[in-house]
Amino acid sequence: MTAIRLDGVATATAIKNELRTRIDDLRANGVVPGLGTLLVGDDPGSRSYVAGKHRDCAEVGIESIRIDLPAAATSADVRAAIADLNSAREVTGYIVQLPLPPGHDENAMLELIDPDKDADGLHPTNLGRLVLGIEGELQSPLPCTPAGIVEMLQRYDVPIRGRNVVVIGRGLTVGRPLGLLFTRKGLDATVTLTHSRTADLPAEVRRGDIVVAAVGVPHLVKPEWVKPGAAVLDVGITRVQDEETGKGRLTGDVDPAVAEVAGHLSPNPGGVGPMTRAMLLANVVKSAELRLQ
Ligand SMILES: Nc1nc(=O)c2c([nH]1)NC[C@@H]1CN(c3ccc(C(=O)N[C@@H](CCC(=O)O)C(=O)O)cc3)C=[N+]21
Repeated sequence: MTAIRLDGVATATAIKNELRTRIDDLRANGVVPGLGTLLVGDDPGSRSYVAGKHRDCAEVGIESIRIDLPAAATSADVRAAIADLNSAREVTGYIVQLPLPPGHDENAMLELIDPDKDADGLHPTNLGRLVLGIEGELQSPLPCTPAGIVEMLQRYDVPIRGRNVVVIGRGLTVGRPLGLLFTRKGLDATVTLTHSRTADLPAEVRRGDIVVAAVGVPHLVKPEWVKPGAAVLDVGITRVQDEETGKGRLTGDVDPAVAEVAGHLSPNPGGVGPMTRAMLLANVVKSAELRLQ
């Protein structure tokens, strides 16, 4: 058996096409959506993610505003840049690229973001609304990776209600909010949120109808761990040096041999990454639409 590929590139392209119409409508009504990014330091991975976000914006007709601070920027510099993004009229939503260089208090910085401009859904108010809104329609932005994972499963008609979802990793941007999202009314999954202290990870994963691996441990999830037919989403990514060529390579959290056991598999790269970017655009469009109301 070979798993059906959950194609994040194709799905993100479809979403971007849908967004274009909504962006044209916004512009026709005098609202120009604009995404701001704040990047601190010169980590090559972060630089390339941010560059990708600006390319995506250009593709769909969202303006983008970029603030790059040097690695030596102080926390006062970061706070000042956040204040500028909060007040900039042309910025309808923005993100602070994580991780910040060592020495900055990330949570303190996230709290300074205007919740109405929080394109990542990582401000405590918006995370709180995700908790409070467990039973109703959410008007607040969802964190982009969890939203992208659910959107991809839905577009491929993978059943979620009543299914066992095993999430590996409890980080702020993926695992923690994903557990909250999957257990909301309407999605109604049963979630097991695992982490580095989980006693028997293979046994937990084996119960999963849907498995989301978001830890950044190369090829952690083995085919013997996976329930036959399960949907497996590979989210974590690690840059590794290829021993033969010496070149940098991206490696996901899922052993490629899982494709022989799983029913659906999202590759990495080419799976959840592009969906994350598409959902960021969707958050910007949604918040701009709310301004019209
Ligand atoms: N405030 C904040 N919000 C984020 O959403 C956020 C962040 N910080 N920090 C880092 C993580 C990581 N992340 C990715 C987004 C897209 C791809 C992506 O599109 N990846 C391509 C490959 C890209 C490549 O070749 O490097 C793919 O999976 O096919 C990957 C990772 C967003 N993050």
